[in-house]
Amino acid sequence: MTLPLPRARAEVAPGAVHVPDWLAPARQREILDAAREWSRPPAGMRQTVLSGGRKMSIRTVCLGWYWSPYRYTRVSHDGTPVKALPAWLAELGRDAVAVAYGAPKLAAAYEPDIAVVNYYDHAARLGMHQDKEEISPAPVVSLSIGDTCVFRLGGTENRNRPWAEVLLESGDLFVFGGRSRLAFHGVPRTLPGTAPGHLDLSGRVNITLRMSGLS
Ligand SMILES: O=C(O)CCC(=O)C(=O)O
Ligand SMILES: [Fe+2]
Repeated sequence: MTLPLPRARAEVAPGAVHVPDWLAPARQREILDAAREWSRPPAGMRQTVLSGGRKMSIRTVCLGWYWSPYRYTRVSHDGTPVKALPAWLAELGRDAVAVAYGAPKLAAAYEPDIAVVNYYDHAARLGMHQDKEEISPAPVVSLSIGDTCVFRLGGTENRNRPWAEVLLESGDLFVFGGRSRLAFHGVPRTLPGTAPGHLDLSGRVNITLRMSGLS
């Protein structure tokens, strides 16, 4: 019998930290249940249409502020107000920053007011991009639930090589801030069927928490 090798915490690039298995299975289920609620209309999940007319393959629901290419608004795609970001999720974001950076002051000041919840079916992918519609330089906190994915983290100049690739599994935390805050990143593929059975989920859910700096 071969046992899986323990996956270690790693700073993939300056300011970009991967913390494997951060969310306990019960916590993953709670977050997934919440995501299923958020995805319902009004202001529910949609496939974003990019400026060129192409539809993104991921499905997205936003909390706090609604993202559409390439700005944030308070109104969702169906004209209804974007759902509120619950206090427990912001608290989880503070815990995440504390764990990733070991910087209590930075963590205490972290008040995410945006959650972008993405759903990846087996064919979905996300091209290389920067998260740059936020004015605040505060880190982005990423939580993964369900199928494992290949997460690609490149440089800040362009979407090309060199890049690092990390497997994000269910329960993993990834935080990118500091010198990696504006790094290009994307998800070239997921690994279908790898979600833990207890989740009863086909596909992958990712939640990014962000501080907008908007008012
Ligand atoms: O799904 C992921 O791991 C990344 C999501 C992402 O980059 C985004 O929502 O902007
Ligand atoms: Fe992103």
